[in-house]
Amino acid sequence: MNSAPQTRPLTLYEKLVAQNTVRRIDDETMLLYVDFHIMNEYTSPQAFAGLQAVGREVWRPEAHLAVVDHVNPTRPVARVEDIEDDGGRLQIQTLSANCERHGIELFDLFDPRQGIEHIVVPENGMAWPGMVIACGDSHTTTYGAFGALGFGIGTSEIEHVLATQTLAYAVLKTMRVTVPGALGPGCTAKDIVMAFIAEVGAAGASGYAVEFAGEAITALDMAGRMTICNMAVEAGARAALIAPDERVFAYLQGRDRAPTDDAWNNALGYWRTLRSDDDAAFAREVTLDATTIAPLVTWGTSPDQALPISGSVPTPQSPVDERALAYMGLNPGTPLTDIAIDRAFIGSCTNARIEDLRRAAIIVKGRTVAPHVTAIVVPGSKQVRAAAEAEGLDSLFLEAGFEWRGSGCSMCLAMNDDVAANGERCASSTNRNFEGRQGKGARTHLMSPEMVAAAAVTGHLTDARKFDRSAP
Ligand SMILES: CC(C)[C@H](C(=O)O)[C@@H](O)C(=O)O
Ligand code: SF4
Repeated sequence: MNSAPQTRPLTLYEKLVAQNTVRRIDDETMLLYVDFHIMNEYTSPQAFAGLQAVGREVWRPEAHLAVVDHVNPTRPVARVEDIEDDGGRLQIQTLSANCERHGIELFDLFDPRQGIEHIVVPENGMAWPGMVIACGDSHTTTYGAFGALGFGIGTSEIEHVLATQTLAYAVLKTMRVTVPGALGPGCTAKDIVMAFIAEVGAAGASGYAVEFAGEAITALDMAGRMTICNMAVEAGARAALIAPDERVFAYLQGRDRAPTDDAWNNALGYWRTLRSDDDAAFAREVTLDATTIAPLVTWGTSPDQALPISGSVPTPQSPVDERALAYMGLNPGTPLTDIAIDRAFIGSCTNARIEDLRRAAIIVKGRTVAPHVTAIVVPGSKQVRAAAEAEGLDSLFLEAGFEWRGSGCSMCLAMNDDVAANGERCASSTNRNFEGRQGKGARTHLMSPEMVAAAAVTGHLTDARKFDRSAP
């Protein structure tokens, strides 16, 4: 028997790439096998049209899932035909026709499993450690919370995956972000990832696969880990990973599409090997002390323009800052807690899981939304919505004056009719605060769901840590 070849210690990312490489194209590019591919109604139509044009079939229909999430209304409609927006209605109808033609599973608008793709896939046990998961959506990094290599792809790549189940993949450099210590009370996974983005900048992790490690990361539940891997893309990371541990396995066990019986036991054996070797070298190392992380809010139009809530609107350091402040209608020196809001939005694939709603509900309980604020909760999926209703969270939010909506991306990117008006200011549990993201001229402040809840009930940006969480 030959002895195993001597290999250098590998990072988790390097292992995942190596295990899924079909063929090496050149030093930097691999032909990568895609275990699972997710599609939405917004980025898939052209890819299907491309296939159609050359008469190609989908090679492995069972390795794809399609979900309606980006453009659907969050107010009830009886039939797709009743959706008023012509573009959105057509995209939803086109997705369902394409899925039917190619035998691809679809969670359509009326399916009880419908919701934002990155919420639906984990909750149905479809993301497993070690998988390569691609989707025409940048927040596919979410699956790193399971030790899966998830990344966003473009339209021509979607077509390539549909036809061949593979992709030409440019290998990334590796970065490790270690977060030692414990988060303070009222600080969350959202604050860790926002602190990371503020530290390295909105392009600071471009070209990197980022592995999050350390005490504060392993202490997080799966929802928190998903928040971190999801939003890491806002630092430019094209992949985010957390080594899978017992918490991941416990989350998966018994879920609809998770392996069972012998397959489960075999999978566990493999999954336990998925971690960076002790001496593995990362191209860049970053350390963030969890004990120093406070609740953050953004003041500008890029996710890295963020400060602890105790801070003030900064003095601009560049024309970019000046433009951001002008767009946001803010003056340097204003305490962040003096900034009044018009809207509050709890939703998105970053922060609309049941755990997020529970945390926001603790702040909202027994309080009322400030009279000048329009506040909505958009649960990440129909299953999240049902779970929240079973716990009575819907009545709690409704009694406080929030609207309780159906699931989808909604005001995260305002492609449906949930749009903030020109000049309106929104406290938002989402991930992008770009100009116009929540509506033309709308001003977005990113923060955790409990910080949004605190802003909704006080009417201005507020430190949620100041709330007595036991009784209002
Ligand atoms: C529409 C889609 C391409 C986009 C993405 O890739 O992330 C969207 O989900 C977003 O959050 O901006
Ligand atoms: S919720 Fe927002 S970030 Fe997530 S997929 Fe939808 S639009 Fe993109």
